[in-house]
Amino acid sequence: MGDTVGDASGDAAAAHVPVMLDRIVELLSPALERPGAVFVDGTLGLGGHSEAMLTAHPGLRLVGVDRDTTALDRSRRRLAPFAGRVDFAHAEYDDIPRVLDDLGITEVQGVLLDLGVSSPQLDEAERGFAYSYDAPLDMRMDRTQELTAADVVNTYSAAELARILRDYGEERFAARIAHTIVRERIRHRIDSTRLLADLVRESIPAATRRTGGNPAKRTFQALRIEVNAELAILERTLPAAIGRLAVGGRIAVLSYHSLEDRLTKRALAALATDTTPPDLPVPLPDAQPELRLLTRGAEQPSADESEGNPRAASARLRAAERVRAARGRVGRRTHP
Ligand SMILES: C[S@@+](CC[C@H](N)C(=O)[O-])C[C@H]1O[C@@H](n2cnc3c(N)ncnc32)[C@H](O)[C@@H]1O
Repeated sequence: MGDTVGDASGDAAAAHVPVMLDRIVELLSPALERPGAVFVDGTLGLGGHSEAMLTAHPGLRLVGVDRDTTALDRSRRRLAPFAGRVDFAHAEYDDIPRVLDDLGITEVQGVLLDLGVSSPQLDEAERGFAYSYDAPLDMRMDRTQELTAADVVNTYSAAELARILRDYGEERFAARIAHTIVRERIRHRIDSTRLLADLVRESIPAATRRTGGNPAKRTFQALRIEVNAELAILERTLPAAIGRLAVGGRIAVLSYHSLEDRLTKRALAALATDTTPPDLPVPLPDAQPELRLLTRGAEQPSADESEGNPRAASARLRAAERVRAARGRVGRRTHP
């Protein structure tokens, strides 16, 4: 699990340090150096990875997507020197196909998904992601969305809360925490990060409290995933984004907890496998792998990087290249 989720210990003014930057540039560059290449950054954030790609590839066009309008405003300023080559979109990353359609782009040479929260989202107290600040319990990456963490905590049933804490936080004491929340909210609405963190602490056996970092870490991660529907959206996004990769195009995905990494691993593996039924004597052309995996297992940041940027420590990187047209499109033209 991401061991820095909800930890607001960083400098509030600090920029987001792009994770595994050199390796991602190296992995995507063979596809992005082609003339007329288009790169989709589905998690633009502060534009750190995108800035490096635009700098490395002077002909590259970027489509930068983020659900957070504050992040988009910041990356717009940062990427101003590349203005003629960049389009910005306020959208969820599962909307990448629609964003590309709107721009008249059929296929792209690169996609990056750097999942999770950005440093400003964590460090700015009022965003309500961090257990170490006292702030409104918000956690929306997209502040135009209605559902907040306070809504989840104050309206979901004990069973739903326990399921979320277990499934998304891998929290051992999910039922106890859910019970404490439901008991407490009868008396008053739970609407601050501090109050929630205190309730979690109170629900956990004293012996456990003394080990393993802040006991609220898993609860905060779970709520963040629920509020932002992170796993459901990611599951839809991977095939949709990969579907727009040109042959030779590459995708890289950076995950920060095991749930995201598992989804990514499965989605890439499913398309990197020959699905010819084992009882057939010859491989079916339409069942041949669409993708070639570029990473052996999940790659991790170096010890130096993790030491210099603790938020990188839990990162897992997977990448793949499209080696043939999408199944079902084999033998057909991919352009109209
Ligand atoms: C870890 S940050 C990306 C940082 C970026 N790579 C950089 O170098 O500055 C993740 C970003 O993805 C955005 N994000 C998370 N889930 C999203 C989704 N479903 N759709 C679009 N953007 C999303 C967040 O708002 C955040 O700005």
